[in-house]
Amino acid sequence: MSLLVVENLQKHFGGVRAAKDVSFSLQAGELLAIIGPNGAGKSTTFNMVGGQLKPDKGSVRLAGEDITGLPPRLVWRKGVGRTFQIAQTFVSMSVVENVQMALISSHGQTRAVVPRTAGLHREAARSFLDRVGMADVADKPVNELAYGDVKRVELAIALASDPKLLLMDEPTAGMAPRERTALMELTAEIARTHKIGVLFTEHDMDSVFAHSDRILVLVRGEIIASGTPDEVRGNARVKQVYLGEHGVQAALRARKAKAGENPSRENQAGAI
Ligand SMILES: Nc1ncnc2c1ncn2[C@@H]1O[C@H](COP(=O)(O)OP(=O)(O)OP(=O)(O)O)[C@@H](O)[C@H]1O
Repeated sequence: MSLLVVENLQKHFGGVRAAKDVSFSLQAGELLAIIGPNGAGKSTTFNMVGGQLKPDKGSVRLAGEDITGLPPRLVWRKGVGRTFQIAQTFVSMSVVENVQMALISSHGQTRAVVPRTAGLHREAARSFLDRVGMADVADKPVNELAYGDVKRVELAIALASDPKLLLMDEPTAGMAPRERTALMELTAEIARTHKIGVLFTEHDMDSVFAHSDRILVLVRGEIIASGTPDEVRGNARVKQVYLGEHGVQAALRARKAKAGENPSRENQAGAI
């Protein structure tokens, strides 16, 4: 059974058709990227899966359960974690406290125990930090970290609720090329090891083509192509309406670098 099954999602904002008949599925452990030009409907689709928006029509099923139109908190409770374009953390708290707070919330304990959080779930929090390579800085305040490390902490926070599905909204936005690669490799490794499905939107084509298993291309609210990175890169319509020659070259470079043919791609800008 697919982890996530989205069928015929539709959303209008007044006269604007933001999503039309959007259907796709996602397996556990798989990374699925949604790409497309500005205004294509990526965020709208994402938000209908995460519960921030109610679809006009269509359905969203997670592990066989209909979660269509549930509010974000309930969608989260059903096993959908989320990271944001701008990392969401408590910057004045320490790294480990951030993950402890996530664990407290995930255990439904928030109100009862906030005054005595210090030791609560501390070991579990450290093990999530270990997973993202951040155990060494557990006691540092988040506001002393480099941005790439804050994104890792945000990933640990999302993982703390034991999600089946992770929604990542432009995970590499604002990051340097080296950090982007590291974050995406880490995400892919965690997804595959822990059988978590990852749905992400992204403008950086290097990240998309190097790290996704499949790609959906949205244009004006409709899926115009879907497939493996190589299938999408070779799709004439995708090249015409979105990638262009520059994007196709960026995609090719990313695939080659991924295959180890050209490990020196690091400073090539792939955003379109
Ligand atoms: N809350 C809203 N109210 C009115 N129109 C909206 C709203 N949200 C999105 N839209 C419109 O719906 C369309 C799809 O927007 P959406 O944000 O989903 O695109 P996107 O692919 O995520 O774009 P971007 O890459 O710029 O983030 C756009 O025309 C946008 O202006």
